[in-house]
Amino acid sequence: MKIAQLLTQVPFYKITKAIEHINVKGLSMDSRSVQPGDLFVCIRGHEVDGHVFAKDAVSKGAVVLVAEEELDTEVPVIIVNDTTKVLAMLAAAFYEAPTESMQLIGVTGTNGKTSITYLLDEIFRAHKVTTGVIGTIQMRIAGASYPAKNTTPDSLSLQQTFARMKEAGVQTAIMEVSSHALNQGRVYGCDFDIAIFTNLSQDHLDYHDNMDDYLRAKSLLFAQLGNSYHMERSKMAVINLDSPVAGKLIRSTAQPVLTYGIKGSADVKAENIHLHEKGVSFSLKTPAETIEINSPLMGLFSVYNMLASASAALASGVPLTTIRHSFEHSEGIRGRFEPVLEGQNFGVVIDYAHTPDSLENVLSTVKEFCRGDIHVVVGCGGDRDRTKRPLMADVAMKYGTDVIFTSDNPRSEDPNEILRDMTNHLEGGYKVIEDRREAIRSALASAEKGDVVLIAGKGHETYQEIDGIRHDFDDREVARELLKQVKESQS
Ligand SMILES: CC(=O)N[C@H]1[C@@H](OP(=O)(O)OP(=O)(O)OC[C@H]2O[C@@H](n3ccc(=O)[nH]c3=O)[C@H](O)[C@@H]2O)O[C@H](CO)[C@@H](O)[C@@H]1O[C@H](C)C(=O)N[C@@H](C)C(=O)N[C@H](CCC(=O)O)C(=O)O
Ligand SMILES: Nc1ncnc2c1ncn2[C@@H]1O[C@H](COP(=O)(O)OP(=O)(O)OP(=O)(O)O)[C@@H](O)[C@H]1O
Ligand SMILES: N[C@H](CCC[C@H](N)C(=O)O)C(=O)O
Ligand SMILES: [Mg+2]
Repeated sequence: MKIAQLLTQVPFYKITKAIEHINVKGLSMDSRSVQPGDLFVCIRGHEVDGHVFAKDAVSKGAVVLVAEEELDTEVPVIIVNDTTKVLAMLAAAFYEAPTESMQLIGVTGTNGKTSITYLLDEIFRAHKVTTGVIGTIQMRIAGASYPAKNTTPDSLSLQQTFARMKEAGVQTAIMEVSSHALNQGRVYGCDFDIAIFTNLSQDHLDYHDNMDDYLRAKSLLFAQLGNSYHMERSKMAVINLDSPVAGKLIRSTAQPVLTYGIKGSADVKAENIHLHEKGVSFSLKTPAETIEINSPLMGLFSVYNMLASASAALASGVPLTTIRHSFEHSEGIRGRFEPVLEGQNFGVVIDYAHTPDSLENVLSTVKEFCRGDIHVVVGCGGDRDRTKRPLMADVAMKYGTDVIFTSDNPRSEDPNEILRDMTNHLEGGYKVIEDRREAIRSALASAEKGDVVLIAGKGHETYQEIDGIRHDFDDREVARELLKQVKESQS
């Protein structure tokens, strides 16, 4: 692509040498993967400053650089004041603004993002729409799955993914938008049609200075909504009115707002909620009509996820009967309140709860139906928010009759240090078993008829990350395997 065509998207810049003749073959933000003919963008990262790799990028064939400072190099440098935002603009331009030719729904909030994207995917597919999904578990393009490195990819991979979606005929793309992504401008350059807010509770205080800073990052999605030249489709912010920060988010967007909730006077409401052992039922009330929902999804938090999904689907013109059909036939979400059934006489549930609030939601749901003891296996991730560790331990102790603290991706940290952070303030009444397999074995071995074993924190994950190495580990497989062993030893 001609450089002049790319630069039409960049408002202010200074050029060190003539560039008109340059034809850009590709974009890169990582010197390790530069190809001849690439434009290389220097990003100041969390770990390193990409400007130091400029020479390396040029030696691999980069023909032009985008930087925030003058660089000693033979190729032209385009100097801008924010390379991160410029990378996102260039990426959107290079891939011909793919999000402008599809509907784009972004979901943000501490918990529920993956769940809502999956519910929306089921609804839109039932409505015969070709979908794309980007998020924690994987990327899906028109039915085919691809691995995901981050919940929200960097702006370059993201625009490339949208281009692939466009080519595959995707009509609606549904994506999770993490606070890290918003803070790092990964979604700058995306033309969102609908932005959904789930909830805000403590997480990621290793990255954000405090909860206000975390909220500010989340609010960027709503501030960005409608910030594109392409305004053919109407925009909508979908906001959980029961969240204490709803007002702040409503004020952060200039677009129309559709609220959902249970407690207040939301536009889309759930009434007559009945939580039971096999799912939930409730009346879904919209400004136009009311419909009865019976879903196999468990817990009050699932009602919130269904309300958010229903609101976004309604705003997209999907009939309420299609929405109901999807909720009633939902396949559930991998690693989210997922039962493991091997013929045992107690319940085993795998769940991705890795924040105090999500653990509270899941355990309160278990408590509602469990007639026996509650066994909890849980740990906290290394190199992540340390202040949530004692809070998660408190929640486990509040509900569990048999609590086993264990490892969950210690990463570069000493697993025992993490376990000490979780338990230092506790007086006793729990077990610490660092090896996660042994922790699960202990819980399953002591479970009796009518009990429930909750294995929390890793959900769909298929690894245990220790010292930068990902070892195969899948809570669901381990639980299945150990349940078979328990059964064999009993027969
Ligand atoms: C802390 C954090 O968010 N880091 C993200 C960030 O990387 P970074 O700022 O550390 O990058 P860096 O290593 O300093 O490198 C800076 C620049 O130099 C370049 N470089 C680097 C080395 C080299 O040899 N050559 C080179 O050119 C890099 O390509 C980059 O452009 O930008 C990268 C590209 O977008 C991300 O992949 C990376 O996510 C890391 C892997 C990560 O673990 N992030 C987590 C915390 C995260 O983002 N999580 C959220 C979900 C959280 C949730 O909702 O629960 C997510 O969206 O996944
Ligand atoms: N609406 C909700 N409110 C509170 N907790 C929820 C909600 N939905 C799901 N959860 C809990 O949070 C866990 C994570 O859910 P989900 O994966 O949908 O969230 P997420 O926002 O995508 O998380 P991540 O930030 O890790 O991507 C679930 O396993 C469940 O325990
Ligand atoms: N997206 C989250 C996932 C946490 C999952 C948990 N298993 C952990 O490793 O802490 C994060 O990267 O913080
Ligand atoms: Mg997610």
